[in-house]
Amino acid sequence: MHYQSESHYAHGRPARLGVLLTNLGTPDAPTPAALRRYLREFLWDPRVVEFPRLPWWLILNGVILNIRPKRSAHAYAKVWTAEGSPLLVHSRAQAAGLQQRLAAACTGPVSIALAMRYGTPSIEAGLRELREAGAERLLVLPLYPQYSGSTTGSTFDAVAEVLRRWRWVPELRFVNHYHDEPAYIAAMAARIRAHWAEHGRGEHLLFSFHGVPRRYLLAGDPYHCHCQKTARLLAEALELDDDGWTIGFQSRFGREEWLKPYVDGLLKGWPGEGRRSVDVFCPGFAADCLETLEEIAMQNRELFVAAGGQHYAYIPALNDQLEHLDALAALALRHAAGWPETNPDWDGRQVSAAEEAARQRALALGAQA
Ligand SMILES: C=CC1=C(C)c2cc3[nH]c(cc4nc(cc5[nH]c(cc1n2)c(C)c5CCC(=O)O)C(CCC(=O)O)=C4C)c(C)c3C=C
Ligand SMILES: [Fe+2]
Ligand SMILES: [Fe+2]
Repeated sequence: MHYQSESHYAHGRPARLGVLLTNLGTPDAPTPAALRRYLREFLWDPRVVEFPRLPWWLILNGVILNIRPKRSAHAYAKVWTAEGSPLLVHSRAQAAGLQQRLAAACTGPVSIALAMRYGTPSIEAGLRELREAGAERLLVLPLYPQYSGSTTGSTFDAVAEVLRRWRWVPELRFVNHYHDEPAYIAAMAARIRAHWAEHGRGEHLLFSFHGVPRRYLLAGDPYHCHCQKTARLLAEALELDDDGWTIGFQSRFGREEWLKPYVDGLLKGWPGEGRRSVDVFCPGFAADCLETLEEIAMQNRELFVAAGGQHYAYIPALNDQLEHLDALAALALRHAAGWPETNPDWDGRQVSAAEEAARQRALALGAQA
């Protein structure tokens, strides 16, 4: 490996930008053994389960890893595809779409790697891939629109844990959140309108976000606030009345109190109150995954229908929709703008005709943001 050789860092050549696109991660197979490996890594993360280590180790290894893998494997099997876990399949498509857009818009060389916080492809493998491509500048883009210590913060830990062992640490920029990014809000609004145009419209729209323990909110985690703002902006973009939409939190884990209102509780209660027609969208999930496809599109539908609900539609996540990829590309480009050689327009120096054409494409992407 010639990472530090001159060939990668000739004078006058623009530094290569490496973009590490990350998401949560997923098991390698819908089997109890794969689930056990995945859940052990996930649930041992002190950012995810903030609980004293010794008692938690006993509960995790003594109880949870003996019960949950089998149950979760069964749930994953319901949504698994020929290409693998939905989360991984969508994430790969997102990485490919982003690579294409950034290559077109950046004047300097750019590489993208996909990495998962838990499981594979690992954060370490992704960082290595970028290093071997010669990336001197690293932009980490976790696909969590709303910041939480349990997700975004934990991704930072994993990146830092790898970089602390590197001799030459790259220049680093870490996207903290994009919960109120206009292009992301617009992409979601377009997704929802397109669904309505094709499948008809329910009478009420539920925005379902993954929950976290309420304790994390009280300790200062901005996640709850970010979710509220995303939902409000999305409701505004869709021109919904205040009583036309509701925010809720799904995917509870463990016995303590989580962010409320709980989505399953809302859906069980609504038919009895006369609300029998709902559409559900999950603005916090950049890609469809177990939590949207199995929990929302299957389990919660059953709850709602069993309680007397009549119309229940799950509106798919943004996945690799063009507007989504354009929004992410524009976001990445704006962050990369702090590195002048990546986008020469920002330092005002003379650019060639080819660079100018690329700059115009970058600005067009940015203008959509
Ligand atoms: C979108 C943001 C997410 C937050 C915030 C989050 C917090 C969080 N999650 C758990 C426990 C589990 N989550 C699981 C699956 C899962 N979680 C997210 C996203 C967020 N989690 C996604 C995208 C997925 C799906 C992954 C996939 O493979 O499709 C699971 C595993 C599934 C299961 O066994 O039920 C657990 C467990 C906690 C405890 C937590 C905050 C403290
Ligand atoms: Fe989760
Ligand atoms: Fe779940």
